Amino acid sequence: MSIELNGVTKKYGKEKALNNVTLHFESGKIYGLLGPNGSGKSTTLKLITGLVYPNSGTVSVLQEKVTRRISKHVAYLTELDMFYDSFTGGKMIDFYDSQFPDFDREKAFQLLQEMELSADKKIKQLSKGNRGRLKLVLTLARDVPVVLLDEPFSGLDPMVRDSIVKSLLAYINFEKQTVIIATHEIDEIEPIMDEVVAIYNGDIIGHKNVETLREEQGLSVLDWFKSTMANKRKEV
Ligand SMILES: Nc1ncnc2c1ncn2[C@@H]1O[C@H](COP(=O)(O)OP(=O)(O)OP(=O)(O)O)[C@@H](O)[C@H]1O
Repeated sequence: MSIELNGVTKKYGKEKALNNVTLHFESGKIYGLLGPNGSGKSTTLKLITGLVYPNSGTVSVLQEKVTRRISKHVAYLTELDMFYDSFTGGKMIDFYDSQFPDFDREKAFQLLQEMELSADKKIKQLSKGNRGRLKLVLTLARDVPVVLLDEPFSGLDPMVRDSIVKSLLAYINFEKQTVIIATHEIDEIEPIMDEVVAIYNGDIIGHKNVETLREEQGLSVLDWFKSTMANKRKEV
């Protein structure tokens, strides 16, 4: 297993964001972490990157408990902007190159070109879609075993979403990397997910292999997710 959460509870003050969650992620797979707003998706990713720590339970990456040391091997695309406005795309690449020993500069410029981004344009002049693309360039250019993408499609138009999905498939190393995509927009990642995890109110309410779901139950991820959510809401 490349990532393991065992009995993890995370609270912010009195509020529980994750409730005794056990989840294992294998290497070489793309996982969709799906759930409505506030369900605990970002918290799960932050625990894996060591940005927050559990109140109880353990989180490990590559068999090592998550600390600053192991989190160096995790590339994390946050929902927030990760740029300096006065930098150009090229300068951001230089900056990442100086910060991360695993950063592949050549790959970054290749991705930049593929996403039709200019290396010379200042970040503040970029459209929201192009900022989103640049975030992905910087994240995917890292040669790391774990890649976490938090809402990589938010605010982007369908064409950009499509190009992002294509570059994900082209640039992920399926031999070595584990990818987790947290999103509430299922359509986009439906074709590329190997496994899907549904989360609601801090609880894991379902975890399925996507192929099995399609072959044995004849369900799309979207159908499965909707019925899993509906059943859960009935219980509450
Ligand atoms: N820093 C924080 N302080 C207090 N409460 C927080 C904090 N971060 C998250 N929460 C709460 O924890 C719960 C889970 O939030 P989280 O951001 O993990 O959900 P999410 O599924 O990523 O949601 P979204 O899709 O809106 O980003 C929510 O109830 C949220 O309000």
